[in-house]
Amino acid sequence: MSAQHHDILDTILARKREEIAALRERTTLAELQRRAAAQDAPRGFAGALQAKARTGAAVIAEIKRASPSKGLIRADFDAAWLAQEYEAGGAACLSVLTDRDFFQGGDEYLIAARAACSLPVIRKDFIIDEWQVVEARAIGADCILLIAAALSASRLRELHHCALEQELDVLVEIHDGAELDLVLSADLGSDYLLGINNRNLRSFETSLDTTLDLLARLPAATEVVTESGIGAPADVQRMLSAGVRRFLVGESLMRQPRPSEALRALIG
Ligand SMILES: O=C(O)c1ccccc1NCC(=O)[C@H](O)[C@H](O)COP(=O)(O)O
Repeated sequence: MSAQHHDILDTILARKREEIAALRERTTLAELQRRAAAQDAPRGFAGALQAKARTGAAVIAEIKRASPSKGLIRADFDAAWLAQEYEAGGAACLSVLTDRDFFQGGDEYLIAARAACSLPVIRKDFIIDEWQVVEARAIGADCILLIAAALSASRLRELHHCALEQELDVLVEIHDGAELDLVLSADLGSDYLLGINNRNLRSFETSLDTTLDLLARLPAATEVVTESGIGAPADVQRMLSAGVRRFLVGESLMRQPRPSEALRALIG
């Protein structure tokens, strides 16, 4: 295990604190709230997933140019075109990385992707502050990611509350049982999706057993999304057999010349 891997989340969060300080310098919360209120109504992220999950695999297809674990994933990168490919391939929702420094993402990709299709979009970033939540709605996001490993239970509860105030859906992400305990202790009610990320943030290895091992511990009726490391139809089948019907898939689609065909082949 390298020190770089061990510290990736801490490194990203340190950078986020700088970005938040810069955001507070260049605008006001009132201005962000004004921009958020001027957006179209959210498209209903959890509802779109639920509708697809009734009949099979519901996929959140991710627009991710690069990542800390893999470096550059796709050189030929057009967020609007990718969004249309994913919609044509049967995606339920989109995920767009807006982090610049570690994923080569950006707000402009979320804006372009959402404008190019009719799918709901999650802002995939490292959210630790209310200003980022309001900013997510201000750029048109329909859902935000809250990563349990980056938050205390009380911060998670506050940010979840702020997201609901902005009419955003929330995907709360865990990697292990301790993070599940934190989420359950935050007492969020039932108004959130629970993402189980199969990527170990220290080794960067993915194992679908991470999702399968945690299933037995989840409260009844939890809407689970399995995230990371899904690349083959057999992976999807394995999850469906265990009752997991929601998927977040990035790299395996991003590497294909025609992501629409790759997505259709993945979900059958
Ligand atoms: O992808 C990474 O290398 C990564 C590193 C550190 C924190 C988060 C990271 N990824 C974010 C994700 O959760 C994935 O982009 C998402 O689940 C899709 O995974 P995949 O299908 O394996 O690209």
